[in-house]
Order: sequence, then C-alpha cells, then structure tokens
Amino acid sequence: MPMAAIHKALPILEDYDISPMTGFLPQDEPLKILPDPYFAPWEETFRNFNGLLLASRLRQRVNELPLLDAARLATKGEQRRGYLILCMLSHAYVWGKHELAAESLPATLAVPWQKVADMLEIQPVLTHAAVVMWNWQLLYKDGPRDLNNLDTLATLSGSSDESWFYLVTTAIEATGAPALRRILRAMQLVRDNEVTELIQELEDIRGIIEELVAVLRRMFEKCDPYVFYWKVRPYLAGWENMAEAGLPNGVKYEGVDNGEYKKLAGGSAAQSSLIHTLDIAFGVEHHPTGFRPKGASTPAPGPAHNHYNDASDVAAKATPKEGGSKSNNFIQKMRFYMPGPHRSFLTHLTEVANIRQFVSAKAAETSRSEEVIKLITVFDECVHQIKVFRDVHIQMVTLYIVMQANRGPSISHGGFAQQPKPAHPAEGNHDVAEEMRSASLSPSPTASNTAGSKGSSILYPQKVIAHTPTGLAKKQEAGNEVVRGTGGTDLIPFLRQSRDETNDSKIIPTPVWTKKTVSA
Ligand code: HEM
Repeated sequence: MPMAAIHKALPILEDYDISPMTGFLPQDEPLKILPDPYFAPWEETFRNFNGLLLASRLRQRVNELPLLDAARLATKGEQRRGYLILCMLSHAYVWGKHELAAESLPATLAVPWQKVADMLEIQPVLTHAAVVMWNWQLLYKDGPRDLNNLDTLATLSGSSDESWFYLVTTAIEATGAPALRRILRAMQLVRDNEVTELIQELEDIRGIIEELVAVLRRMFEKCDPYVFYWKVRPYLAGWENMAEAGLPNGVKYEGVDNGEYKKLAGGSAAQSSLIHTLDIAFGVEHHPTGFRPKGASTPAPGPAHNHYNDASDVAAKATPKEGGSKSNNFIQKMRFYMPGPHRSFLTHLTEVANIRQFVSAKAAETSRSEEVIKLITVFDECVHQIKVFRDVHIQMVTLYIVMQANRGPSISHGGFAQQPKPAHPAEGNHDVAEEMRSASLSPSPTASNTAGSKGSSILYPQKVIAHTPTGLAKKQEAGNEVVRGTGGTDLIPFLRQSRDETNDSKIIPTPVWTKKTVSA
C-alpha cells in the first residue's frame, strides 16, 4: 500500500462542517425565519410566494424588493436560510407560472444570492443543499429526524407531494449519517490491520445502507409521479442546456459579474454528499456515460458465494489503486454544487480511501482464511446494497420521469402551454410493470449511448409544444428520442451505467441481471 495513504491523516468530520450525529444535515434545525428585521422584505415575500406565483405577480413583487446586503446574514444558520429563500424566489421568478421564462434575474435577487452563495461556498442556483438539507423542521422537537417527524419549511409548488419528495431525501441523509463515522473507523481499522473489527464495522454499514434503501422506497407512498413531473420538477431545473426552455444563454444575473449570463445545472440528489461518500468508501468508480471500461461487466462465473474461496479470478480483478475513485463525468460535476466544506471532505476522503484495496489484497492471497472470506462477503454485501439503492432509484426515475414524459399531461397544456400536444402512438398502452422492470434490469451498454426509453421524445421540462417558449414549456426537437435528466444527462443509460459501475466494485462481481438485484 502506498505510503502516502498511510501517512495522510483521516478526515475529522467536524473540520468539514459535518456532524457525527446528523451527518451532512445541520445538527440544529434550520431557521424558520431570519431574526434580523432588516430581512423582513425577503421573509414577507417568501411567506406569500406560492400565492404570488399562482397569481402571476411574483415578478412584480420581486421587482419591488429593496436590494439587501447579504453580508448582514451573521451566522451559518442565517446564511442557509437566506440562501434557501433566494433559491426558491429566484427559480419561481425565472420559470414563472404560465409565463415566458425570464432570462434576466433582477439585482434584488441576483446580488445577495451570489453573495450568500460565496459565503457558503456553493453556487447561486437551487441545490440539494437548499431544498433537502436546509429546508426541514421537526414536528416534535425531541423526536428523530425521520419521516414520522419531519416537515418542510417551503415548497415551490405548494404541494405535499413536493414536501414528501424533499423529506424522503432528508430522511435518507439522516439515516445515512451514522455511516460516516463508521466509514472513517473502518479506514482506521484497515490501517491497523484489524480484520475482525473491520468485519463488524462493515456489517453495521451494510445495515445502514439497507435502511437507506427502505427509506428510498417510501418515495412511492406520498409523492405522486404526475405531480412530481408536471408540477415540481420544472421548478428544480437550472439554466444549463436550456435552449429549448427559452434560455439558450442561461440566466443573466443583474449586478453580478457585469451582468454576465450564467449557465448552472439545477437541483438534483446527485449532489448528495452521502451517496458520493459511499461510492468513495467502497471504491465505486464512475466514468462518462458510454465509457465504462470494457470487460468491467464480466461477472465471476456461477453463484458469487461459491467463489469466495477461489483466489484466481479475484487476483486478476484486484487492481489496488490508492486514492479511491477517479472520474470525469456528471457525478463528479455535481460536487461543484455542494457546500464547499462537504466538497473538500470528499476530496480528502478520496485521498485516503483504502477499504476496497485492503479487501482486494486479502482476497488475492493464495489461501483465504474463514475470516477473509467473511470480510470479502460483507464488503460485497455493502456494495450490493448500494447497487440495490440504484436499482430502486432507476425504477423510481422510470415511473417519475420516463413514464410521465411518455404519457403526457392529463390536461392538454399540462398547466404551462397553450397547444395540445400531438397524440403519442403508444399513449395509454403501457405495461407499467414491464417498463419499470426493463429499465432497471437490463445490463447497460458499455460503449454506446443509446436512447433512454422507446418512443419518448423529451428534453426538458415538458412535452408540450408552445408557439414560443413559454415559461416551463418549450419547443420539442423533432426526432429527439432521449429523455434527459435535470442536468441534461441521457437519463436511463447514465443511471444504468452508474448502477453497473457499482456492481463492478464488488470483489466477486455478480451479474447485474440476476433476480437478486431487485428482490434484495
Ligand atoms: C422521485 C424521486 C427521484 C427522481 C425522479 C430522481 C431523478 C434523478 C435524475 C433525473 C437523475 C439524473 C441526474 C440529473 O439529471 O439530475 C438522478 C440522479 C441521481 N439521484 Fe435521483 N431522483 C429521485 C430521488 C432520489 C433520491 C431520494 C436520492 C437519494 C439521495 C437520489 C440520488 C441520486 C443520485 C446519487 C444520482 C446520481 C446518479 C447515481 O449516483 O447513480 N435520487 N436522479
């Protein structure tokens, strides 16, 4: 093992604004109101912004706001509250409701937004941090941060479906929090060559990842896919690759950088530092879509657990590379949208990641003890649970995005545009179960970029045609067959590859299409 990894200190969570108790979530509840009356105009507008948006008067109100100095946001809690307010007001302002998308953000929002984003080392665009990490409250103050005890502070659509969408993700962050200190302890145990304790630690981490999957599945309970796709998702969009939505140059931030246009991606849970942490800890490497290394998908022959005694195939696959994952892709790019300290934590963690290398090296030894077999097994089970998480996520994206896009809105204009959409040949004729199954079970292509879903033709955000790009509607490119994600990714191939790359990190890879991938 290279000396650099041995000598560099492991990260200390608190140094990176991470709580050992609540992880990337702040330990204290986010502020419900800015205490300084100076910010009353923001708070007042924010309190009424759902109604103002519905009445198409939000822009008018924003234009009446005074230009406030964000430097007066004294504490981190205040800065986060200020950032949340400005994220929501700005996205509501840009996308409007049944209005032309605004390509210029007035200085009253743009200037303080840029300022507070700089203070938090984050981008002035709606992010996972704003709507998930800094947008919750506890119903019972002494109770846990779980779905029985959480509420949101604000939503863009004013719907409980949107609240649930955020809260499931908040609950995932809370559930995963204990994994952070366990991962660091596991890394220390690797350094100390303490295999027995390492196995115990990994067993606990596996249990936590299983819980994450259970929380993720709860999305289906209270977030209606139609509401999500047609009423919520459009507002989460940023202004990168948004020509079709009427923002070919992005958005102009008046009073910032000489009023230059900015192109920034919108909010996505791909910005969750928790999932990045798991990937780094377990050596999951992501590559640009279509560039997954050839042969990476080759599974070990036969049932995985029969092969834990066989060192030959593993030795070939064990490519200890100190320093964890190296990638240049969408997932990596999402770190740009995280709060600075969390981004720095991931960089540090990547430099010291050692668990997979350690297990690989043990697996490559000529004769394996019972203990080593147990170590390989539990390591692979952890990775398997991350893969299951991604299996469920793909099913979710299929239902919440691909199928909604294919079906079109229930009302012809979807709430946004004037003209009825052209009839879709396959509309109303979907086998839901089959569509979800095929999206999640098919192995991904390793070297090509294929369309995400048959017959779909969606860019972003809506399938509706308008004469001119009107607010959330936009012109649809003829012949476009790709469903894209919030960040403009070719959705399903990208997500499948990410899932398959997770599987590749197993010491003994299992075929991605086995039944186990969905039933586990
Ligand atoms: C209705 C629920 C959800 C939908 C529709 C959804 C949609 C998407 C989409 C479209 C992407 C592609 C990237 C982009 O364009 O932004 C994505 C990526 C991602 N999402 Fe979600 N998401 C959902 C819930 C969640 C939750 C609860 C998490 C948990 C943290 C999550 C974690 C991720 C991650 C980590 C990625 C990056 C891809 C990967 O690592 O495999 N998503 N999601």
